[in-house]
Amino acid sequence: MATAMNRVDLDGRPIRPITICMIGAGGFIGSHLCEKLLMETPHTILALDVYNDKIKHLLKTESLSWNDRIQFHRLNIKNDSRLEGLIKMADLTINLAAICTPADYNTRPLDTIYSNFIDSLPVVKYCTENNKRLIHFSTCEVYGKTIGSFLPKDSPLRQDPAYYILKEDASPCIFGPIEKQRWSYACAKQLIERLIYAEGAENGLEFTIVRPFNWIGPRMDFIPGIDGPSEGVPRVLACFSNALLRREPLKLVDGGQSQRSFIYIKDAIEAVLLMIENPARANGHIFNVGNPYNEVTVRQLAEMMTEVYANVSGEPALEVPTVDVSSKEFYGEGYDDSDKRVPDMTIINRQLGWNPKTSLWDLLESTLTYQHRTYAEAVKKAIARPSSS
Ligand SMILES: NC(=O)c1ccc[n+]([C@@H]2O[C@H](COP(=O)([O-])OP(=O)(O)OC[C@H]3O[C@@H](n4cnc5c(N)ncnc54)[C@H](O)[C@@H]3O)[C@@H](O)[C@H]2O)c1
Ligand SMILES: O=c1ccn([C@@H]2O[C@H](COP(=O)(O)OP(=O)(O)O[C@H]3OC[C@@H](O)[C@H](O)[C@H]3O)[C@@H](O)[C@H]2O)c(=O)[nH]1
Repeated sequence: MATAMNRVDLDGRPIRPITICMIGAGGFIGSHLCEKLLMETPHTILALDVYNDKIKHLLKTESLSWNDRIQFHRLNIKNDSRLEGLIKMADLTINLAAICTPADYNTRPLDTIYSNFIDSLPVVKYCTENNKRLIHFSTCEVYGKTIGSFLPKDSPLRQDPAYYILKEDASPCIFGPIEKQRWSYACAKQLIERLIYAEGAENGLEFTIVRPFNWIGPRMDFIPGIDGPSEGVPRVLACFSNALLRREPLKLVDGGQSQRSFIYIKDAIEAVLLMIENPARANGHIFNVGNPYNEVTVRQLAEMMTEVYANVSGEPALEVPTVDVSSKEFYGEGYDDSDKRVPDMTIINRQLGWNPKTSLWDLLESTLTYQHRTYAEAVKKAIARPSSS
């Protein structure tokens, strides 16, 4: 069990317990960060969210030794006057709140822009005005498309890292035209990054910006019709898990040619903890947090998940495990895609000495074991129920 004793930062200084105002604590990343902070550190969490299902196991259990170190506040940051008081009570604010599923970007662009830009404005303002440190969650999507994607398909330069590696302090942000509303999210995140950076430059805000590169693991999103809407479209891990659980082919959008680097949530949370506990090394920086060694096409991801799921469930894989679907059919009008996302790790290595550890196979094994254990029975029952229509 963690105590305040014996814990030192990267420069050997004792770490003093702090209070953290975590906005969006009830989500996928928030739930893992709360677990880590409660189990391995002496810090206190003011957990803010509209939902708390994913952190229920951490709340209100008298027998848990961290009982007095987490308080849940059910609130919507759009319209709640308690927000400034809670930020003032804390030493550090971590803002995770966002609409962040691609199916929403082109179908609910206004909600997406409000959520990712407008709703964050008071958070940034209260941190600046009250001299509070801010760790803000942005996204790898701010890079948009790679420079290489504009080269001819057969150009050898496409293999040159200079044309695709994404660097915080050098790479441009390349989005599609306005009618491709997919980019509403990336654009809103980019503008809030610029605002935070400007608050740092002009008003002395102490900030760190995190750009997650496809963090995946247990509790990510929802399984449609089980713990989320039947017609909902979560991110790819949950979409593919849902298909595997239902024994349906995995849908490959536009042939599954896009590439992503996936990182295990537990590796990524280690990086966030280093940022929290090493402010002198993290302040003023933007950090890529991803695993460049776990790069695959979406098609390869589907194939690997199919194989791993067959191992962990004991059920044979489908004979035809995938099916192609157009992005228009799957996401609707205005969808577009990032072609390739490989994070440069120079800055996070230099500042925090952090590296990801878990291979894609291993992280899929533990995640799909969780998905099978958590959902297989419920999905079987849902399939067996006669439909009401
Ligand atoms: N998971 C990833 O790989 C990934 C990648 C890039 C960026 N991010 C960013 O990290 C952050 C967290 O992502 P996540 O994957 O945990 O998503 P998530 O949807 O699981 O968590 C977001 C949480 O914020 C809450 N929230 C949203 N609007 C709110 C509001 N107005 N008031 C109070 N709470 C609100 C939601 O209820 C949810 O619990 C987001 O900012 C996202 O853009 C995540
Ligand atoms: O069933 C599916 C779901 C998704 N996909 C594809 O899989 C890829 C990954 O899709 P995801 O839903 O995980 O989301 P993306 O990687 O495109 O964006 C994510 O990036 C980082 C964060 O900011 C957000 O969590 C989200 O925007 C995309 O190319 C998508 O088209 C499928 O082929 N089939």
